[in-house]
Amino acid sequence: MDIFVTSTDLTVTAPTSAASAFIPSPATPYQGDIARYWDHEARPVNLRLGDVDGLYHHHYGIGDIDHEALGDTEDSAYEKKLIAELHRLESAQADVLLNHLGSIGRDDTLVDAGCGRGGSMVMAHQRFGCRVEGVTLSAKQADFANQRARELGIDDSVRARVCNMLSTPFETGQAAASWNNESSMYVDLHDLFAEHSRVLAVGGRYVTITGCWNPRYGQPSKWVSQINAHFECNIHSRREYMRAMADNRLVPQAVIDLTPQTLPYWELRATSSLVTGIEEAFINSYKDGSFQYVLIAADRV
Ligand SMILES: C[S@@+](CC[C@H](N)C(=O)[O-])C[C@H]1O[C@@H](n2cnc3c(N)ncnc32)[C@H](O)[C@@H]1O
Ligand SMILES: CC(C)=CCC/C(C)=C/COP(=O)(O)OP(=O)(O)O
Ligand SMILES: [Mg+2]
Repeated sequence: MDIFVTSTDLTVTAPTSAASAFIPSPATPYQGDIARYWDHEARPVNLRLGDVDGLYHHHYGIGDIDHEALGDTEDSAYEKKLIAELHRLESAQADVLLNHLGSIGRDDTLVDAGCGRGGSMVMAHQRFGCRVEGVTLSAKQADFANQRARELGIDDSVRARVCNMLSTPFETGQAAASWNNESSMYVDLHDLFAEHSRVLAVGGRYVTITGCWNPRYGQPSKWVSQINAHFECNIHSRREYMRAMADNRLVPQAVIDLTPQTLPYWELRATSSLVTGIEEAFINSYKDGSFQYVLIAADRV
């Protein structure tokens, strides 16, 4: 049964999951593909890492490898330690993103655009004690994130919804800060930043950690094209980020090239039993300079 609603530009179908009362139909066929992609995703590299402490991420890691913690490669416990180390680096990435949100109080609301299984949302709530609202196209992910929030007893403050990040139900100026953690390569950046700009309070903070192609290289390299094909995404250039932010009242306060900090994660991951086959493309594109891992923090002015 289809029900047409006027509150968003989406057609709404009868509920098929607990993630929300209604599951909005995707705004475009592409978004339908992405919803299906994440509904069916169950790569061990993500589940096994999340099982370490219950924070489930769909982003990559940064920081130096703790070789002491890893120990001897011949040790029977080595693979378990390697998984814990990769997970530590992924959580360190989310910590760096949260470090750039500015001063957040318990009464504030944060918006996680493209929240995945909710790992960053949980970390944000644990750090700031505030409300965190996430949106994802995937009902499976939203259910997973909400289930984790219930298990942690924080479901009154942390909530994931099935919703298009380009057309959210949040009130204008409602959010003290908002972010995209490796989720901006699925959308048009002008549309994305227009929506963040609407939802953010004036003086609020927007942060993204993303992979972008480097205009200094010229055009997207074959490695970047391989990453796009692997994830069905559309990696933007660094220039596009700057231009789309400037056009939407988002003024960069910090632009940090995290590429050197993410390479150790990839080189370690490439040695693990959990490889997915995309490791070479990340390593080669980071090394040949065609691709960069960046954090951009911007003020909503
Ligand atoms: C690589 S995952 C990142 C998940 C999460 N940010 C994290 O760090 O674990 C990409 C996420 O973007 C979401 N996404 C992609 N396009 C979207 C859209 N138009 N609206 C809402 N979510 C979207 C996907 O559903 C998925 O949850
Ligand atoms: C930096 C770029 C270009 C990211 C693309 C978006 C993406 C798929 C991120 C990681 O998700 P994941 O954690 O599900 O991927 P994997 O299974 O490879 O760990
Ligand atoms: Mg992963």
